[in-house]
Amino acid sequence: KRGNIYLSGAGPSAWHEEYPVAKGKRQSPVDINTNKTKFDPKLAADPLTIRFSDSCCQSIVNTGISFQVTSNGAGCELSGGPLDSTYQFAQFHAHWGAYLKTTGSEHTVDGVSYPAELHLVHWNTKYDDFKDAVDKPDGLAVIAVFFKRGKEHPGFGKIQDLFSKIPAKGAKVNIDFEFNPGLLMPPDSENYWTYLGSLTTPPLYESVTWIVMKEPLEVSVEQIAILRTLLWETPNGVSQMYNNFRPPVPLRDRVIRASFG
Ligand SMILES: NS(=O)(=O)c1c(F)cccc1F
Ligand SMILES: [Zn+2]
Repeated sequence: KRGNIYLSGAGPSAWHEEYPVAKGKRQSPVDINTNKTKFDPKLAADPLTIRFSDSCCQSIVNTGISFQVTSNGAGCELSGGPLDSTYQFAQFHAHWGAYLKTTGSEHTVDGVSYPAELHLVHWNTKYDDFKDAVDKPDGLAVIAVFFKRGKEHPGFGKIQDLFSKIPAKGAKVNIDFEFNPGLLMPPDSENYWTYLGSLTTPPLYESVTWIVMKEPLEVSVEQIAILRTLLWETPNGVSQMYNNFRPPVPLRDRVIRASFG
């Protein structure tokens, strides 16, 4: 029971007991109320530069709360838009819901959830490495991409084909084929929302500049279901992994900026 942060005790609503920052001023995820976002022409004037390479994904691991494709970041950098520095790609993972449920994403848009949400995690190269950056106010930049049900996404399918090789927490396999995470960007990645927030799992460090893509990525209903074939530990033993998302928390004194009008 202890091991699973979503299922032990009261789950996310109890995280503040061990991590008081859970009730902090710049927590994530949040609901994106599109009536209250503010277009910032500076974001449009200095477009986000997202660079990925074919050789940047080394391995995939079952972290016990998601899958994680890990990178050495070679040739994979993020800059521009809201960022004052160059950030290097470190890993991507996802969060998703349960069968026949509409929840699953962490961020919501006008109160609406998507079935899943992908996070591409980058760290600020002004720091020595990810570990040094992870708890600094400008330490991380995470690109969030919503998944919606639609046509199959063969690229993501190649990553999902590896899930059967990482059945338990800590299991890890090398990725011996080329996979460019740029495949996971929506067709239009110009339009995004950005705000200052946090990690969405403990330790919930308030270190993330969030860049939430407005356009979702289409994956098939079967691919959403395959996410749940990953396994994790629960109070009743090992079972399928799902509902590994933190629901939105109060925006407090923040404005979410939009790169589009
Ligand atoms: N989910 S998230 O993207 O905010 C995230 C990270 F980027 C890194 C570590 C923990 C974590 F929760
Ligand atoms: Zn995440």
